[in-house]
This record gives sequence, C-alpha cells and structure tokens, in this order.
Amino acid sequence: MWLTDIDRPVTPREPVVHDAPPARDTSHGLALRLRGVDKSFGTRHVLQQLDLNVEPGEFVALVGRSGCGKSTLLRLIAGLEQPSTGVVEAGGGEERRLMFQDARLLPWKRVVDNVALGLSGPDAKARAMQALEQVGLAGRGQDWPATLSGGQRQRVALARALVHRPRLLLLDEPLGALDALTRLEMHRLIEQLWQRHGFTALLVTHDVAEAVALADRVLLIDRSGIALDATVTLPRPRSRAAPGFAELEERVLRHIVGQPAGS
Ligand SMILES: Nc1ncnc2c1ncn2[C@@H]1O[C@H](COP(=O)(O)OP(=O)(O)OP(=O)(O)O)[C@@H](O)[C@H]1O
Repeated sequence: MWLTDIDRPVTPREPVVHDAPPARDTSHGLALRLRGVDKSFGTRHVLQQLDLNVEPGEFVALVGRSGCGKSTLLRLIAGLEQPSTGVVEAGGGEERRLMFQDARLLPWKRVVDNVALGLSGPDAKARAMQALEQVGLAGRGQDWPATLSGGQRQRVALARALVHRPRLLLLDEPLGALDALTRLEMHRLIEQLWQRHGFTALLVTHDVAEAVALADRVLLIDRSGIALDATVTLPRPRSRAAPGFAELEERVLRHIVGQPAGS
C-alpha cells in the first residue's frame, strides 16, 4: 500500500547504486510511444486516438483547456491509469517519477527521510543529501517539512524524484501554487537539472509562457488528440523578452482560445 502516488514506484525495481546516470535503453529509439490511445471514464471520452512519440532527453510541455485530459495523459504515461484502448510504451520500462502541484511530503518524516523514501542500502541517506544539495537545499535535511516554504517543499519533491535517477520525469503542474519569482527560480533549476541529468521531461502546465520557457515541444491537447505540436528552438536559458518568445506564446494561446470550452 503506497501512501501517495509519488511514493509508489511506477516501475518497481531494486534501487541501483551508481554515481553516473544509468545508460539509456534506446532499443526502440524513443523514450515514449503512444499509439491510438483512448481513455474514457464511464461515458465521458477524455482522450481519443492519441498518438505521440517522444525522443529520449526531450522536454515536452502539455497545455490545453481545463479538463482536456492533460493530467489523465500523464497518469496513463506513469502507469497509474490504463488506456481504454491503445498502447502506451515507455522505452525499456524506463524509471518514471511523478511530481505534483502539492509536494506530498510526509509531515512526520524529516526532509532527508522524505527524499530517501523507497531507497535502501547503506548509502540511502547520503544519496538523499546529495539530491537535496542539487536542488539547493543542502543543510535543510534535518528540518521538518512544516518549516519549509512552498517553493522549498517543491524542491524537496524534486529531490525525491531525482534521487531515483528517473529517465522519465512527469511534472503535473508542479509550480502552479508558487509565486511568480519562485516559479522563475524553479524554471531555471528544473532546466539545469534536466540539462545535467539528461532525463526526458513531460510538463503539464496552464501557463503557456512556462511551456515556451522550458520545452523543446509544446503540445496542445484537445478531444481530438494533439491539436498543435510546436517546436521551440529559442536558445536557453530563455527570456520572455527574447525575439520570438512572445510570438510563439501568442500562437499557442490563439489555438487554445480557438477551441470550444471543455474540449
Ligand atoms: N478518475 C476519474 N474518474 C472520472 N472522471 C475523471 C477521472 N479523472 C479525470 N476525469 C475526468 O476527465 C477529464 C479530464 O481530466 P484531467 O484532470 O485529465 O484534465 P486536465 O486537462 O488535467 O484539467 P485541469 O487543467 O483542470 O487540471 C475531466 O472531465 C475529469 O473530470
């Protein structure tokens, strides 16, 4: 019995101790492949005939109107839901980790023990401390979650995902509850960690500017599937003032606004 989704290893496996990131399994060349995916809840059809390929190491953002099925898609990819029909394949059963808007820390465990959840072996705590260092929280390991700010709690949640060295990081509105400045700091942190570790990232966000700031591809989801697949080639780190940023943001927003509500 897992206390929260994030505590549940999506791909159960023994923790492997190593310093370098594990070699990618690129046996079929893709980090993620969805074919003809339908998802219904009772009579409500949420996703229909969705096809998607994601390359290893790509950063993909999923945007769309509220209720269009973004979180459902992420949960299908995480293996927390099963498609009604169709196939969801993550390359070589890659290690997948989810991060949510709410950090879901266990209040009765110290920060380092929250990060070490699910790890075993004598170096579990050292690995957790190392992950905390990577998110800028060295020195906060012995604190209780209640003493952290919202942004710091999300950093802990990020460390808890990273400590498992995921090949696929699934981010479901992880910054939705943070103030604007903290969000910008978290953008930079997520981007740096993604560049350093080379995992594939899927980010669900309501914020089109956030999607353009972080992603290689911005996918607009609607009832018919992927209504727009926009490649972002702007140099990193991206500034909203950079030429082309506002135009791309506007283009995606125009597509979203053009869709019927609740699609
Ligand atoms: N477990 C469930 N049982 C029944 N209906 C569900 C379930 N999960 C999601 N839905 C429905 O599926 C639709 C899509 O939900 P989902 O949360 O994926 O949308 P979303 O695009 O992430 O929305 P938001 O942007 O508002 O978070 C909604 O109508 C929702 O009510």
